[in-house]
Amino acid sequence: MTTPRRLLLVNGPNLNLLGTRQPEIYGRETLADVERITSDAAARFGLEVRAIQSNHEGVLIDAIHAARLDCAGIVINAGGLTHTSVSLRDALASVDLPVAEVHISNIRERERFRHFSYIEDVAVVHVIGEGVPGYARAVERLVEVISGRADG
Ligand SMILES: O=C(O)[C@@H]1C=C(O)[C@@H](O)[C@H](O)C1
Repeated sequence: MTTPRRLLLVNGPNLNLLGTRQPEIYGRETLADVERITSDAAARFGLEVRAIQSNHEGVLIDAIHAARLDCAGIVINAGGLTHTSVSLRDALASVDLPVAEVHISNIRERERFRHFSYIEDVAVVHVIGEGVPGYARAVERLVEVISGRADG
């Protein structure tokens, strides 16, 4: 079976406000910039990106479930759900896909409640605190993982 030539990009709650939301923390790039940067990085490896952003946990979970049918991996910034959602973590663990966890800010240097990630142990790539360019870094590292799996 050939590996699908597609990644799922998931952005969680409040990331639709990128560009105006606390620019001192998240920068001035918009969600559209994030999706373009991610798509451009994936295209360098012949991959397309299906991008979803939602403020609703169940919508994100449904997209993750669907990705098991036609995606090779998942790049996710779960926003605040990173720190709260067992259900989102379980969805990622339920699909046999490599996951790259992205956070624009350095969550480990922010409020204590942001230091814990429910996603950390189900992701194989972690890009934290590298700003919006971190999404491209996550694609590059996830492709290495996907290639390794494909090579067996
Ligand atoms: O840095 C980020 O991209 C993450 C984005 C959010 O929306 C926060 O809730 C997280 O705590 C951090």
